[in-house]
Amino acid sequence: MFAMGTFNYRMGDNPLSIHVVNKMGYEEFIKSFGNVVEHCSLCAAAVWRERPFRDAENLASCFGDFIDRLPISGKEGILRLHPDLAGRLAQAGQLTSESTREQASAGLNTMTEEERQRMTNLNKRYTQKFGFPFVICARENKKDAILRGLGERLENAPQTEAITGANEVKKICRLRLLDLVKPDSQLNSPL
Ligand SMILES: NC(=O)N[C@H]1NC(=O)NC1=O
Repeated sequence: MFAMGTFNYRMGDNPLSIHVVNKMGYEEFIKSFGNVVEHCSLCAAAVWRERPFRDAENLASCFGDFIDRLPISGKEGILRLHPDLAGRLAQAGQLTSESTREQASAGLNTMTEEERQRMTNLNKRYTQKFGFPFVICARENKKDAILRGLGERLENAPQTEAITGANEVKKICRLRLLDLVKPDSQLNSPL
């Protein structure tokens, strides 16, 4: 269900028009959008049924609505598919290309040893408390805001945190989609 197969990442080099997206069969759709929610191709497999999409923002809303409709256990499951920020996978160079770029944009690849240690300790406490990793949209935050957010969100109740984390997944997903689909391409225009 959470297959981690090969996806056709296009990463903005050659963004798709919405017309091309709307003509995709589900296999191609999953290949193109299977990682807009990290390691969760199930989301793309479900959202395909909502086509035709009006534009990139409408496509992002469909993913967002799917995540919103999941019960707390499903939201927690999606969070568990995310790598720790500046964690073991990042240090081993084993993140997906999307996560690598996102974590670098927040400056997480240039932390001091002290910052890295703080992040590791807070991540550990967070995962021990909630049973899923801390997730935040790294492209919308810098490392200081992330460290602060981690400390603050550690105080939240588990249900609040599953919802907060899922909302961050929606932001990450939207930005990944906007890299893949031309933002000005619309169902009712020739672009
Ligand atoms: N844990 C976590 O927030 N991971 C991520 N956030 C993001 O923007 N990209 C990630 O890999």
